[in-house]
Amino acid sequence: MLTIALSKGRILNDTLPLLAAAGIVPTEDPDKSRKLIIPTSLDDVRLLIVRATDVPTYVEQGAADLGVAGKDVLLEHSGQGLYEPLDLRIAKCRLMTAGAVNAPEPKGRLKVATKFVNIAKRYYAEQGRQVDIIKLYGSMELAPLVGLADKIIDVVDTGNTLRANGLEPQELIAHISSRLIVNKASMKMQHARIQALIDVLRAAVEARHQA
Ligand SMILES: Nc1ncnc2c1ncn2[C@@H]1O[C@H](COP(=O)(O)OP(=O)(O)OP(=O)(O)O)[C@@H](O)[C@H]1O
Ligand SMILES: O=P(O)(O)OC[C@H]1O[C@H](OP(=O)(O)OP(=O)(O)O)[C@H](O)[C@@H]1O
Repeated sequence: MLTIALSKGRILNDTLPLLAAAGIVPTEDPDKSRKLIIPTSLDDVRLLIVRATDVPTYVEQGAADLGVAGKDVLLEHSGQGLYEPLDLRIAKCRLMTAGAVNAPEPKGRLKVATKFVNIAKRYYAEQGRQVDIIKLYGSMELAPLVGLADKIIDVVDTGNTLRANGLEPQELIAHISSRLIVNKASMKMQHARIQALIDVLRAAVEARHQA
């Protein structure tokens, strides 16, 4: 059995057409179903529906053989037990710092609100800057508006969410897209099966970008 961990929303929506190219089609619509284990058209492939931030954990621990996770989530997870063989080139965005439009640089220590605490620590450590990092779980854009933080670190696509809240994107930390990830032991034990799947997915990604 091959188990693939996916999160609902944009990753699921963008991954399903790629899986279809490999003949893998869920037997029920994961967006409508309340089930968290979804069988597929292939008897030996099933999908696990998990939170986006939990995908690397399921795959690293071997609860899933494969998964699809944003590079932001992978940078934050910073585990050792994963292969990352394929950039699926979906869910593209940028990981950025952002702050209020025209806000002066704060005089004391910078306060940065984010759900990406590890990324934030590394980013500012590389710059030799001492900052206070405030962990949030969502609605990061609110933090600079109410004085909780000077800046945020979040993913940005169109910039609409920042603009709607009087914020502007500032420094680029990383270009982000979603990656296929594979459990290291699964890659050894089921090498031919998983490599064949990677090859079909790679061809589907290429075909999508040439269309
Ligand atoms: N606006 C966006 N445009 C394009 N890609 C995005 C955007 N926002 C997030 N992403 C990418 O898609 C991935 C999944 O995002 P999604 O919004 O489905 O989950 P989430 O809400 O970030 O995670 P969780 O549900 O665990 O809090 C992110 O990890 C990121 O790589
Ligand atoms: O630059 P933009 O195009 O506005 O995209 C950026 C927004 O997209 C994501 O939120 P999402 O829409 O996924 O909602 P979420 O908070 O449920 O993740 C992210 O958390 C930003 O808030």
